[in-house]
Amino acid sequence: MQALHFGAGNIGRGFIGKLLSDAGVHVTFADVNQQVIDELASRHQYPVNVVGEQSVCEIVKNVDAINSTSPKVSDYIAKVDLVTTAVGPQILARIAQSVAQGIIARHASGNNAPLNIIACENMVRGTSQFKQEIVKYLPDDLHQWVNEHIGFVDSAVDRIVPPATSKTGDILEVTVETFSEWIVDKTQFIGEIPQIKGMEPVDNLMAFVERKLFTLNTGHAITAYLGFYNNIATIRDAILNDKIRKIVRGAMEESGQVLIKRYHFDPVKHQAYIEKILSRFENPYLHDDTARVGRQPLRKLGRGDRLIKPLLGTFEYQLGNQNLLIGIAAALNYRNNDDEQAIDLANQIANSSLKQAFCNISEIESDNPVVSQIEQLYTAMQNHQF
Ligand SMILES: NC(=O)C1=CN([C@@H]2O[C@H](COP(=O)(O)OP(=O)(O)OC[C@H]3O[C@@H](n4cnc5c(N)ncnc54)[C@H](O)[C@@H]3O)[C@@H](O)[C@H]2O)C=CC1
Ligand SMILES: O=P(O)(O)OC[C@H]1O[C@](O)(CO)[C@@H](O)[C@@H]1O
Repeated sequence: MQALHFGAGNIGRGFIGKLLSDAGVHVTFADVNQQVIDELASRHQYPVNVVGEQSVCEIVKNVDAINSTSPKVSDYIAKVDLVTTAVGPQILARIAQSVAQGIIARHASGNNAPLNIIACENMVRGTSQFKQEIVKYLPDDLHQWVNEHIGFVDSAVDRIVPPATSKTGDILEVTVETFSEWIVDKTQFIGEIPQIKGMEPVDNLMAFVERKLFTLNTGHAITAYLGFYNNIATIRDAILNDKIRKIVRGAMEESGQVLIKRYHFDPVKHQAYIEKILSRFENPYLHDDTARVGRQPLRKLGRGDRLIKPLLGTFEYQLGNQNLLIGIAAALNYRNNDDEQAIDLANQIANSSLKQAFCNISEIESDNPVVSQIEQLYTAMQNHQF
């Protein structure tokens, strides 16, 4: 079995590429980082440090790499069985055209074998969104063939893989936590579902996607923003701060109450899931910057993302949300001149008002009572009175 994987970054090398390769799939990475491509293409292997109580270094072998802007991408898509991505949500639209060209080439070559495409990004039904972008570049008369031969499979990916500096200077080396969860929607595959250890096909994907995004990512983002606000550089140090930990746990519990109502999760098991996440944030073997986890605050303050979507759920079920509001205020306070979206956020607030900027970004109506609560929390933080 052969796969083309877009994005030879942390998740690409440390999670998806590794799982595929461990399962005997030949993986070719497509990336734009020429240095990484050249190293992968000449060595055909790279080390992954799996760190926890018992750390091991595993070598991922028999891989290859190409530049994702090269015409070779079409040749690969014409022949592989699987296309996966871990490039970041904002990049999917940029690679859609070359994936579409590959699909056109596959059809033209008479390859009617099933192809499944799985976007592995922190997004709700990211592959379905990717499909909308790809379809824009396909001629109408190919749509039916695509629906019959190409599976667009949504997924949820959970493994913390921060960028790590190698002691030996190896740019391919990646360090990952022991935990990993890759959930895919079994109803969307075309042909047989590939047997990949660590990839779990389910028929209720949304429950898993929301459980992950609105627990781990909600808690992670709030840890990052409160950590950054308190001049704490790493997620571990931030979550070891009692005040931050209480708010983060509280926010995950508030979001959890929504998930329990919506998906009928067992409350005891869900609490254990939250506690496990807190212990993952504390992992002493991972160095994870609050700035990495807080990156792109405008995306994270979007209506469907990890901060606002759980808040909307608390309105729906009339549940408490005080800790989520603190987390949102901390996100609005995120000031980092190395992050374009943080600069944009600060400019939006400066050029209008906190209230107007927040309502524009989150799409929450300005007369919603939480808006003034968020404004008060934001002001208290701005005045260092929080
Ligand atoms: N790092 C983590 O712990 C986790 C990340 N994710 C998600 O996985 C995705 C990737 O995240 P990371 O691996 O952390 O990011 P990363 O920045 O380490 O990797 C992204 C890779 O995509 C490449 N890329 C950029 N533009 C490209 C293009 N046009 N064509 C091909 N490759 C391109 C970059 O050069 C880079 O190698 C994101 O959606 C993230 O939200 C999900 C779970 C965990
Ligand atoms: O990758 P994003 O969406 O910017 O957010 C960072 C988040 O992704 C992860 O890297 C993996 O889920 C988390 O560590 C963190 O919550």
